[in-house]
Amino acid sequence: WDGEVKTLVFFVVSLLLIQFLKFQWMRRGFPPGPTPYPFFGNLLQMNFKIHHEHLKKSCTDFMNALLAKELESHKRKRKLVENRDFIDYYLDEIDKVNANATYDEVNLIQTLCDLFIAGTETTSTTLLWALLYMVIYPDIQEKVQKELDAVVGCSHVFCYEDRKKLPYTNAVIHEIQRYSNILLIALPRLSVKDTELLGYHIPKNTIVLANIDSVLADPGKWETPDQFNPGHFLDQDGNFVNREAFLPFAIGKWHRVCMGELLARVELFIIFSTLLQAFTFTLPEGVKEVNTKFVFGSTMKPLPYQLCAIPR
Ligand code: HEM
Repeated sequence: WDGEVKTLVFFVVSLLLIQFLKFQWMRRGFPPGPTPYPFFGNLLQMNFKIHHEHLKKSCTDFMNALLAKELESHKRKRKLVENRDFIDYYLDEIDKVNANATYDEVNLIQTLCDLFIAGTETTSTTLLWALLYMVIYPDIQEKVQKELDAVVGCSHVFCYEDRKKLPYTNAVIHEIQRYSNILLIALPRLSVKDTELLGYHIPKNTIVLANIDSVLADPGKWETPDQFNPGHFLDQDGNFVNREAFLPFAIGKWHRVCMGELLARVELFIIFSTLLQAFTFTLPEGVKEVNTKFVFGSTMKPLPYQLCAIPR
């Protein structure tokens, strides 16, 4: 009970604080929109041990209530000639009369929850690994910084196109994703008909789990699968090369793949490059060892760690 009450108090205080800050910052250009959503997406990041079903349920209820409010506000402000975002397009689908369609408001709210969780937890976990690897491999960090300084300079504002001019940085980001392997197994899928896969018979209605880990760490596909080696994505001349076995976003080109792959790639590139352009990351004084074991969960996160961000 003690732990739960503390978590709940923290949760409520955080929301109040966010709301307060939002009002304070509104006039100073704080982006419009529902501020607490990124917070929700990152709930799972917060090292809370939310074991108890009813606490989990109260988080879900809270999130659903907030999204329901957003939905009502969308319905009020909706202009039928001009869709503003996903919710408006989804409302259009609900309005279409189609007896077989599964579009309804309950589904819409669940989809929004999925998007916030799938879209925040994954990229933030990858970035946690990214910074951890940079403190463990300072020579790699330095090489990225040298490339950034030489190619774009220290005051450049990054865009995704820049990756083409930054092969080493791009290779390091790919290797971070390969090596951190944050989703060992893809989402469960169900075969819709009897099928054959690599000679195996898969009957209709079988739940299939694709083992991403087996591909990202396959000794037959990677020169040094157990080492953090950006060379996996570079040719002899230092050009970036994509690898067939780089499949952190889904195994194969199935109908169901990661919907946010491009968004994730853009975010990872821009955030990682911007951070390394501005800071050098080191271990705090006196810390000699780093634990790289992962904590098993919805994504495989590193254990909590501390580092110093030194402005360059
Ligand atoms: C480093 C970042 C990310 C990784 C490694 C990742 C990985 C994955 C994987 C492995 C799947 C399962 C694919 C399958 O079963 O075939 C998936 C599904 C999904 N991802 Fe991501 N993802 C990332 C970022 C994002 C972002 C930013 C979004 C944005 C909204 C997102 C939205 C989704 C959604 C909605 C699905 C379910 C798609 C479906 O069921 O059809 N992901 N992701």
